[in-house]
Amino acid sequence: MTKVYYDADIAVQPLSDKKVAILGYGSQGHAHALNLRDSGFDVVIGLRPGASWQRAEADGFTVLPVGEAVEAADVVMILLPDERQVAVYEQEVKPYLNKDKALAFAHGFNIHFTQIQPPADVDVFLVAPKGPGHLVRRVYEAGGGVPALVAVQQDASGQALELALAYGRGIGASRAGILTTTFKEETETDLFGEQAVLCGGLAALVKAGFETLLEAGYQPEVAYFECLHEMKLIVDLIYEGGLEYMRYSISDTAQWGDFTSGPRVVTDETKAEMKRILADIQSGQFAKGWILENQANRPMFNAINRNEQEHPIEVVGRELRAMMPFIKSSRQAVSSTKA
Ligand SMILES: NC(=O)C1=CN([C@@H]2O[C@H](COP(=O)(O)OP(=O)(O)OC[C@H]3O[C@@H](n4cnc5c(N)ncnc54)[C@H](OP(=O)(O)O)[C@@H]3O)[C@@H](O)[C@H]2O)C=CC1
Ligand SMILES: CC[C@](O)(C(C)=O)C(=O)O
Ligand SMILES: [Mg+2]
Ligand SMILES: [Mg+2]
Repeated sequence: MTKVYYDADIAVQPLSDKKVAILGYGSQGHAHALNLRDSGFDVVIGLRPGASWQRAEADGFTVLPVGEAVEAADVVMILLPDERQVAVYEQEVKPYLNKDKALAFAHGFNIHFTQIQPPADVDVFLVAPKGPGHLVRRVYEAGGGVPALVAVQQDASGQALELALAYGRGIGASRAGILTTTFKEETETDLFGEQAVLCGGLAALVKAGFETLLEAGYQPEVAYFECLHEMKLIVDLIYEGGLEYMRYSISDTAQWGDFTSGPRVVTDETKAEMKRILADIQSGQFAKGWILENQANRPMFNAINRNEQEHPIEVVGRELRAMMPFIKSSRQAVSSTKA
């Protein structure tokens, strides 16, 4: 089995006398900043004026324009949206980098696809939590951690891995476990996971099930509870004890349907498509499309997003969730870039 690093395996010292600039205060940014501070590290936030700036100040941080934060820090963690990182890096990060600084990422996209090419004398590493930022914070506050991958692209100091591990410990990741990887592996697997399984695959599955029930004349509220609401309750069991524990908890009737109908939904054809999606990621085809889409001001992204928000599952979902105030949403903490 590959080495998994836990708290006891990691020294905090490589980071303890350093200042960390967190660029961005969105999903990952607020979680890294708050967790690092609560773990005893020195954090400054780099931003442009706006909603995140106000939020970070309200949380008690010193907030500076990006260039000033980079200048003041030893470790610069870039937690801006992937598609905005290149412009900010060129204008506000690169001019202030020197050999005593380290540059860090939570996802390898811009390094792996060579959009950002840092000078050779800075450390470059990633600490990529395997979970959404709001959970990185919530789980840390509850005493746990979201696991993470770390990788080193450039080890100018000879200490880059130790620094990355100390950072991972600071955000709580080594409470759950940290694995080492490469920028290539993190980037390709993260993109594949979110597209084929966690986000793209899941959303398409939920909508297809909901639409099938609606088109057969069933009530939208019943279809919503069955295909979306209950998803979390089932996934919680899988998270806690794997497929085995989920199957232990559900009825034998459901388990028989799981065994016999699941492979009719996700077929050999689906797996062949997954392989094509992975090939597009590996070849850079997906990255090129996403970069060009942003250069064109996101015409397809915005059109699809508008249509998705009007889907009947979203309309009925909003009404039903309004009747369940115990479902806490951390949406107010989401970046204005996603509002
Ligand atoms: N979302 C997640 O859970 C995960 C994300 N990642 C990676 O983490 C990184 C950050 O993603 P995420 O947390 O989703 O990002 P968000 O969109 O949630 O947050 C982006 C932040 O960047 C700020 N920002 C945007 N543009 C600029 C700019 N030009 N100058 C200064 N600040 C700016 C925003 O502030 P403002 O309010 O001013 O817009 C906001 O605070 C990405 O590399 C992503 O791949 C990795 C693992 C999981
Ligand atoms: C699953 C989506 C993700 O990769 C994540 C939360 O880990 C992302 O880029 O947001
Ligand atoms: Mg991810
Ligand atoms: Mg991702």
